[in-house]
Amino acid sequence: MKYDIVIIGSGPAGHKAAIAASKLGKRVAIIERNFRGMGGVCLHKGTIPSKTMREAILYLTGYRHRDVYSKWYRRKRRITMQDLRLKLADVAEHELEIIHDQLERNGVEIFIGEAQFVSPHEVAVDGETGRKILYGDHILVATGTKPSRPPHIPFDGKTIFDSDEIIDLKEIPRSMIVVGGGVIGIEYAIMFATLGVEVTVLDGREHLLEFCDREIIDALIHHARSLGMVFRMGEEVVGIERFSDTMAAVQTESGKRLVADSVLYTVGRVGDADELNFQAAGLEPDERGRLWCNEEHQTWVPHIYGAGDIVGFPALASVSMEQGRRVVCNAFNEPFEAFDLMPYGLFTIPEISMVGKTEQQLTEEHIPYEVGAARYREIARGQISGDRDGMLKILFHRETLKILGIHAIGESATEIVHIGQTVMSLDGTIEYFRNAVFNYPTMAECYKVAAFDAFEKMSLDRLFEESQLTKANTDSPAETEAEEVNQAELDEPEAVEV
Ligand SMILES: Cc1cc2nc3c(=O)[nH]c(=O)nc-3n(C[C@H](O)[C@H](O)[C@H](O)COP(=O)(O)OP(=O)(O)OC[C@H]3O[C@@H](n4cnc5c(N)ncnc54)[C@H](O)[C@@H]3O)c2cc1C
Ligand SMILES: NC(=O)c1ccc[n+]([C@@H]2O[C@H](COP(=O)([O-])OP(=O)(O)OC[C@H]3O[C@@H](n4cnc5c(N)ncnc54)[C@H](O)[C@@H]3O)[C@@H](O)[C@H]2O)c1
Repeated sequence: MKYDIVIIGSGPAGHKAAIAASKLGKRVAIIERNFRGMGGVCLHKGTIPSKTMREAILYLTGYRHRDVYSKWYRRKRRITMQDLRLKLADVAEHELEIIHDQLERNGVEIFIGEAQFVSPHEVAVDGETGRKILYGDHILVATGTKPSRPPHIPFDGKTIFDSDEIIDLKEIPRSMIVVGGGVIGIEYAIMFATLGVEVTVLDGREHLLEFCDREIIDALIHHARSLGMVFRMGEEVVGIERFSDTMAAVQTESGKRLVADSVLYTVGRVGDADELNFQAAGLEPDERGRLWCNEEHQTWVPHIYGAGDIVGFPALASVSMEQGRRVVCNAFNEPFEAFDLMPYGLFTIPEISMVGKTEQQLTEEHIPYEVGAARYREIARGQISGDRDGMLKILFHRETLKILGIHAIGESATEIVHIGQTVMSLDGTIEYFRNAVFNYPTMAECYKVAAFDAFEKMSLDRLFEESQLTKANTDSPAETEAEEVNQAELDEPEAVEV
C-alpha cells in the first residue's frame, strides 16, 4: 500500500500531522499499537490523565474554597483512587472518540498494530489481521516516550511505580517518596500532598525546576511545605528496596535511608524506539532512545521526519502538535509560519506558567529590566476564586519598555499567561497593559495592576535619575571652580581701611 505520508504514533504530533496532511489532499496512513491507545501517552498516561486527576482532587477536596468554608466542606470525606479515576475514564472516552472521528472524517487510514521499519521507505504493521507493509514517500516517527525504568529499581506497580502506573494504583497511600523532582514528579507530589498524603521529594539537583523564575518556585515550595511536603535536594537515589510487602526503603548516595509505603520513581523519560528497528531505515537512536532531527524535523534520512517527544526537548503536548504540522508543511513544500515564543504550564497546585525570560536569565545577560507585579489578593477575582496567594510578574526592558517575560503562579495562571504571550509576540510594551481595558472582575486585571506597579517603579527610578542629574549639575567643574573662588574671597582677610 502506497501513501504520501506514513505516520507512526497517534499522540499529539502524529494526530495533528495526519490531519494537516489530509487537508492538503494527501494520502495518509497512521499507525497506533492498539485502538484504545489512540491519542498517545498524552491522552492515556500523561497530560490528560494527570490534569484530570488534578481537577478531581481540587473538586473533591474543596481546595479552591477551603479558606472560606474550611476543611469540613470537603465534598467527600474519604477520597479513593476510584473517585479520581471516575472523571478520567469519562474524559479519555470522549477525547478518544473525537480523535478517531476526526481522523476518519479526514480520510486518514488507521492501522492498528506494532510498527517496524523494513526499509527506509517501508513500515510493517503487525496487527490482529497479520502483517501489512506500508510504503511512504515520507515517513513521520512520532512514537513519543516511556518512563525511564533502570533495571536496579524493583518496580511492582503497587509500592514502587512509575508515572504511567500511578493512575492505576488501587489505594491512595499514606506516605509517598517521589524520586525525581522534575515536572512530572512535582505535579504528582503536590496532588497527593493535597489529598493529605505525607510526601517527600528527592532530587539530585540543588534547585527545583531550574528553568522557572526563582521567586515563583520559592512561592510554590512555600505552599508545598504548608501541605507538609518535605524536599531533600542534592540527593542522588542509588537504590530502592521493598520490604514487609507494603513498604519501601529508598537509599541515597549520601547514605540516607527514607521509608514510606509508596515510591513514585520519575527521573525522566526515554524514547519509545525499541520496537521500531531503526537500523532498517538507516537511523540510530541516541542513548536515551531519542531520534536526532534538524530544525525542519528531518532526520539523517531526508524523507524520514521526527516530531514530538521522541526528538527530545521540550517534550510538551502543545509543542508536539506544532511540530507535527511543521513536518507536513516541510514535506509537501507548504509555507510554515509560527511564533517562536513557547509558554510553559506546570499544573502544580497552585499552577505555574511562564513565557519569555526569567529574572535570572536577564540578569546573566546584563539586560536592563524592571518588574511590574500584581498579587492576587489585590484582585477582586482572586478573592472570588479563593486564591489570595497567587501573583503575576511582567518583566520588561527599562528603556524600550518591551515585554521580556511573564511569570504567574496561582489560579488560572496557565490561561492568563497567553495574554502576555500575545502582546510579546506582537512586540508590545508594558504601556499596552496600562492602557487596555479588561473585563472585570477577571484575573486578566493582574496585567493592569502589574503595569501600574511597573510605572510606579519607573517613576521612582526617574526621581532617582533626576536627583542624580541635579547633583551632577551642582557638582559640575565650572561651578566648583566658581565656588572655590567665592570661598577664597570669603577666606581673604578683610581689608582694613587705614
Ligand atoms: C505525566 C505526564 C504529564 C504531562 N503533562 C503535560 C502537560 O500538562 N502539558 C504538556 O504540554 N505536556 C505534558 N506532558 C507531555 C506530553 O504528554 C507529551 O509531550 C506528548 O504526549 C508527546 O506527544 P507525541 O505525539 O510525541 O507522542 P505520545 O503522546 O507519546 O504518543 C506516541 C504514540 O506512539 C505509539 N507508538 C510508539 N511506538 C509505536 C510503534 N512501534 N508502533 C505503533 N505505535 C507506536 C504509542 O503507543 C503512543 O500512543 C506530560 C507527560 C506526562 C508523562
Ligand atoms: N505541565 C507540563 O508541561 C508537563 C508535565 C509533565 C511532564 N512534562 C514533560 O515531561 C518531560 C519529562 O518529565 P520528568 O519529570 O520525567 O523528567 P525531568 O527530566 O524533567 O526530571 C527528572 C528529575 O529527576 C532527577 N533525577 C534523575 N535521576 C535521579 C536520581 N537517581 N536521584 C534523584 N533524582 C534524580 C533529575 O535531577 C530531574 O530533576 C518533561 O521534560 C516535560 O516537558 C510536561
